[in-house]
Amino acid sequence: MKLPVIDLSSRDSLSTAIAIRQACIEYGFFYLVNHGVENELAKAFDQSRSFFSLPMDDKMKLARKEFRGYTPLDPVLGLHGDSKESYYIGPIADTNAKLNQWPSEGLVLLEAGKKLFSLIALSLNLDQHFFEKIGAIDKPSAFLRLLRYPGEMGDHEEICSAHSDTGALTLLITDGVPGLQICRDKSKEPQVWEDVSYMEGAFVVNIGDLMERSTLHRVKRTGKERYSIAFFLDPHPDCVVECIETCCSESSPPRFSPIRSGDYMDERLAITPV
Ligand SMILES: O=C(O)CCC(=O)C(=O)O
Ligand SMILES: [Fe+2]
Repeated sequence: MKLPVIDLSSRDSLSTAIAIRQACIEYGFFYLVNHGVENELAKAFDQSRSFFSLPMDDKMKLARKEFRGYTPLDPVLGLHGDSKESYYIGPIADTNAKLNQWPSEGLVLLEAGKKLFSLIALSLNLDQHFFEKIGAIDKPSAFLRLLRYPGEMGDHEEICSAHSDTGALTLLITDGVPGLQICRDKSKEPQVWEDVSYMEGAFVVNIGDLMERSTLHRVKRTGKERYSIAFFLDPHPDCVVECIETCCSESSPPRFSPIRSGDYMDERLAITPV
């Protein structure tokens, strides 16, 4: 399946915003092209490959603390469930600096993400600086997740189990090995899973649960080694997330009470394995 394509370099912001709105309603996902990170991608995958090929002892020296650092493949889960190792890099302004080496491409990505937020604001009939004004993306909670799926055979169909992303926006890039699938209607029984085709150089972007309309996705086992990099762009923890004015009315009141973004993320992270 091919997702709608959004061109971040388009000068026609309004048409782009309308296209994003449509993509988010129909899929919750879209491809992002001309994002400005094109030249950095090969380097990012090279760095990820060299990190994961380090001896286990070296990787374990950076073992994950407070959602930053290395998580090895779980030998039990690896056979019967999620089969991945990962390296998480936390927010740039983070005090856990040792576990937090931001590669230059991460900073370029942040710019692309901020631009996307302004288009999303436009798509919701808001001022394009809306998300800056509410304090969401000035100092966002940005996480970079390097992932490696080893590809050895196990018996579980999913190497990354079905989930929706917790935060606001995810930009994902893969090495082209297939596996990513989305389920557009999570209430439908049985669930219908569609393969997302690889589009060279494009990010696969999806909106997460903080934007309310999020889409279930997973990675299916193919038996091949696979690398991906996910960039999670979430509001500053102190930002209060509430139903946006243009999204509710007297006849359609907000469905959720306002919540501090940091509290919401903590609640979710406490119950969701990452
Ligand atoms: O590796 C992938 O393609 C998807 C990863 C993912 O969905 C996630 O890390 O949230
Ligand atoms: Fe995800």
